[in-house]
Amino acid sequence: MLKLDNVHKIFHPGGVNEKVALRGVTLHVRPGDVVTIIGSNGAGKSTLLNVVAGVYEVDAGKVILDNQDITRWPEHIRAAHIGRVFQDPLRGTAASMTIEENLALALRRGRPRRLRRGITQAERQLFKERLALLGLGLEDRLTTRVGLLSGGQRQALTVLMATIATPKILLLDEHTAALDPRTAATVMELTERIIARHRLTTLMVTHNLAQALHTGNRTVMMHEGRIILDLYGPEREKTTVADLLKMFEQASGNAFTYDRVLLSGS
Ligand SMILES: Nc1ncnc2c1ncn2[C@@H]1O[C@H](COP(=O)(O)OP(=O)(O)OP(=O)(O)O)[C@@H](O)[C@H]1O
Repeated sequence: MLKLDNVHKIFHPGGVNEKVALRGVTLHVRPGDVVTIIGSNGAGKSTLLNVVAGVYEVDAGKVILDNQDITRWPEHIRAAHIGRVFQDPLRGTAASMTIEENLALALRRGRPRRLRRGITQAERQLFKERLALLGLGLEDRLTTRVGLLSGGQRQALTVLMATIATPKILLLDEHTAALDPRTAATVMELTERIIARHRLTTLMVTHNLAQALHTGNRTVMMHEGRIILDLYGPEREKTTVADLLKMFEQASGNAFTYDRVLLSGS
């Protein structure tokens, strides 16, 4: 489904601020894989998602999506195939537009006509059905401006928007980290439901090691631009948070440092 082959990304090459963010990352993701990505600060997790989304061009290596070499495709062309949710609930939605307008834009992402032809009854029906699945009552508020929603409601809507056109790959970049714990749990639960319902191939960056082990079917650990651990199957099932920390130390030679890391719930 998604193949990263020996991907390198260097910021400000040759300058005093040169930063090697990815040092030969190879990752083959199978259809339906839900991969959680963990790693200490500056490990390259967000850069990896940005390279998949086309925000940054790679300096070497290849990005293959669904057997197509998309390495040189610009971000706006990839957008039709990729859903993405960021940490900031304000980032994925347009506050001054209504819920249905936001959803319509998301549904038509990467298509030329955007909102010009108005929202059809069939689309409205689809939005209501999908919103009802969130269980937040938003299906009765299609014409509410998104700016009036709470952070959690807004992030739930963003997840729906990122998935409504059934992307080939879903990228979640710490998308519950800015929410209070209860809201984060709700958004995470409905994210998992949407992923399962549409069998979405997903890459999810998280700083929560317990969540990384309990979500999806595979966990990748990064350190200084490299993948240093790739866990799946029975080996992953028996891994605890304490094991992860130990594995990190063994593989990297460093203690795991992350300013917001959550160690509970192992
Ligand atoms: N646009 C950029 N320009 C210059 N350097 C960058 C840029 N984006 C990332 N970097 C650098 O690349 C390295 C990897 O950053 P990245 O954001 O991918 O790490 P991360 O694992 O997501 O970290 P964190 O968990 O702290 O968000 C870091 O050293 C970072 O400072």
